[in-house]
Amino acid sequence: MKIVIIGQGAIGLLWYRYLSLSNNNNVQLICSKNITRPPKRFTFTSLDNKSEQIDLVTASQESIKSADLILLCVKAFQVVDAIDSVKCTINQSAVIALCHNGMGVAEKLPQRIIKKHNILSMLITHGAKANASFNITHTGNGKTDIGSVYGKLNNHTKERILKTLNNALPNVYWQHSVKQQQWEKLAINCVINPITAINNIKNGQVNNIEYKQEISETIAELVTIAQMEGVNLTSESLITTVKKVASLTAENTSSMLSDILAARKTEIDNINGYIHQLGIHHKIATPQNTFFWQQVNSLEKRK
Ligand SMILES: NC(=O)C1=CN([C@@H]2O[C@H](COP(=O)(O)OP(=O)(O)OC[C@H]3O[C@@H](n4cnc5c(N)ncnc54)[C@H](OP(=O)(O)O)[C@@H]3O)[C@@H](O)[C@H]2O)C=CC1
Ligand SMILES: CC(C)(CO)C(=O)C(=O)O
Repeated sequence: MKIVIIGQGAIGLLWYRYLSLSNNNNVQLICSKNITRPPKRFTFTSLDNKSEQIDLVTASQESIKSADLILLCVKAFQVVDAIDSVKCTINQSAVIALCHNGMGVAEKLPQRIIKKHNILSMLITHGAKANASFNITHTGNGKTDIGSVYGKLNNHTKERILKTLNNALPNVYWQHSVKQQQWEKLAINCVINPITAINNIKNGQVNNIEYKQEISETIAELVTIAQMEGVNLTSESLITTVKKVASLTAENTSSMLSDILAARKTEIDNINGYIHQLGIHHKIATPQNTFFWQQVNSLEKRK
């Protein structure tokens, strides 16, 4: 399969490494404009702490034209620009997969993309960390849920993509209602990310009693908004899921806290900000999510 990965961050290089292991795949990378001379190799450290050098091939605009799968591994707020930076005409049959946290992105893609291509959402729970530029570590084993958000994929293409991804980095599951999964992942990020970023704590500390009220209010608001969007969730099971993820990733620094500490833009607009915006749209107050959104925004601006 001809695969173009967009984004030289932790997740982009994680997929690059595993997908390029198979001779059946031709994998190429598009880096951000900040990378003027991409290296010929990058360093990859596996879960069992073995480091290796992986050959890296960067994609020309020409090769994008013939890609079967374009995998966008950029932050939520970078997706639209990343697609816009592809100036050539993408092959009509190319499938575009969006691998990011947060929501409200696919609907902002240009119409020329939405109308022509099958768009997939890819929700990944693997952990990957960039130690330096083009040097990443696979830090946590996880899974990937994938499903259609625009277009109707034929079964052959769906099976081909699923098999290719599963052979590379299992376990990958096709989700017929990926929207449900997106909301569940959103709930996890709406709680763990702002609480860790605002309080400068590790994920595990989110389960401390002092955050109990904030967690239940965040989730209750999210469940109400999800319902307005046609997604049925229950607060109790979401709170259980959030607590489980916080325990399983107890020693992790969340991506939002890492971004704040490194003075980078966070994905807050696509996480609690997404709930806040939908609250305005549906005329429903979302005070806890709005508060988190504002707090993290002001932390970003302080840097
Ligand atoms: N890392 C993890 O463990 C997990 C991450 N995720 C999610 O996956 C997504 C990607 O995460 P991650 O890889 O960690 O993020 P990073 O910020 O490490 O990587 C994003 C990369 O994309 C590059 N980029 C930005 N714009 C473009 C563009 N127009 N063309 C090409 N490349 C571009 C960035 O370059 P530059 O820095 O120069 O802008 C950066 O190298 C995020 O939404 C994250 O929340 C989800 C689960 C786990
Ligand atoms: C699940 C969690 C909270 C793990 O750290 C995450 O997705 C993030 O940090 O963005």
